[in-house]
Amino acid sequence: MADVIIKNAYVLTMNPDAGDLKNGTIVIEDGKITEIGEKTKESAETVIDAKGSVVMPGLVNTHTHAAMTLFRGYADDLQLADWLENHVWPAEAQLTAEDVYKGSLLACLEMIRSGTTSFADMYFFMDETAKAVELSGLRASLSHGLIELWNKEKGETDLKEGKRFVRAWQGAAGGRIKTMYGPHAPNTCSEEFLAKVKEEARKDGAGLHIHVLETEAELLAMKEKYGKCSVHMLDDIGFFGPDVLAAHCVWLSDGDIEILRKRGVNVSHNPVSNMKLASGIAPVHKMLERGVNVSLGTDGCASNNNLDLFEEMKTAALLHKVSTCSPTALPAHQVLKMATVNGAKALGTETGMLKAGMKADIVIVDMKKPHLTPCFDVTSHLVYSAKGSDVRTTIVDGKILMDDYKVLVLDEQKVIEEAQKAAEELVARVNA
Ligand SMILES: O=c1[nH]cnc2c1ncn2[C@@H]1O[C@H](CO)[C@@H](O)[C@H]1O
Ligand SMILES: [Zn+2]
Repeated sequence: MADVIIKNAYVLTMNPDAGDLKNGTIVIEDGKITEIGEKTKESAETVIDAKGSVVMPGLVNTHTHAAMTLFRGYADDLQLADWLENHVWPAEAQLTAEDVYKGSLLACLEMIRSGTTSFADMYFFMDETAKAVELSGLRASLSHGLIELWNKEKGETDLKEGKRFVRAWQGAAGGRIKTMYGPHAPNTCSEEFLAKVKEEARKDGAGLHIHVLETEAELLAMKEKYGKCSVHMLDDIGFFGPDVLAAHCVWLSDGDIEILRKRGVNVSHNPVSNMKLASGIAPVHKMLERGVNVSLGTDGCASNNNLDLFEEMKTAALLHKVSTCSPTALPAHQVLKMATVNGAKALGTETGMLKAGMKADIVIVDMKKPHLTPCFDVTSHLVYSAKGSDVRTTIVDGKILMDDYKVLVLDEQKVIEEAQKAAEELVARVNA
């Protein structure tokens, strides 16, 4: 007997060999998809009738800072350097482990509600984020943020904590948690430090998550300091490889794109954050054209201000149409692939596609909505019309986290109230 069967669904597989099923059935057992087709002879304890809904792979958020939900709307409409140095960092200095736990739980709740099944995170007090992931049932690649700021001692302390975290949580929560090293950025960490972090990651078989060329200010500072940009500097110290997740990648030259392609670096495109902080427009169409693996991320809630990947997909599609003056740039299917298949590849998870043998990270989108009627093309609707709040069921590793809009794994009201209280007290401490 299987665990879960989903029937009567429009199944968007994202599997190029299979295509979509107009009236499909998915069988889930032991956390995996065991069958996918028109019908099944199997029976299961839980049968979900998905009539009027679309069943699709869970979305993958490849760059966020989950606990920054506590800073949602805290400091808007500022330059990145001013925002980070004069607002975000002073506030983060007041963060406690408990705050990060509460903020991370809020983020997990928001992700479950909006169809995100896995995410990559870089922050502090990461044990707390890991605990929140463990409890909420999501899948995540977590890293402790290493911000050396040319202070050797700080670098060493950060790296030690990063290593402890990598080793403590690698493969935890039944394999749902992976750990990475999180050197913050090439303009906040020295060349020597970045090389050292790479070496440690290699020893531990862990990946690396880093911000790269988010702003023009970073590009100019790097040219001034090293006579080359961040991508060339990182390449010269042997930092790059398929184990690297590079967030933003806005200020890239054609040569930089070639390096990223050659090294198999995974890029996380964060259009809403880049637009909100006016960081610039990443050359996404060029990267995709040349075969770079580009995925999607929301960034933290202080620069977005939510974790809704449906909104991110629409923004990505629109941004690159207007920036290239070409309405054919980033068509809906390509954007959906960025948020699923490419994201899963970036995090090295066996998800992002509905296919027998893959992990069962699945979301069900309710299509019986005014803004989703009529429906000529499901992919178009998911990118241009749907919202995270149209997700009615979220499944990770075969476990149902939200069933028909009811979150089963968390006490929703409690999570919201505690995060609200933690955020208020935190801001009071910052202003004291
Ligand atoms: O867009 C961004 N650019 C640079 N840093 C950021 C961004 N969003 C959040 N952080 C910062 O990265 C650190 C995580 O280790 C945190 O300090 C967080 O505030
Ligand atoms: Zn970030």
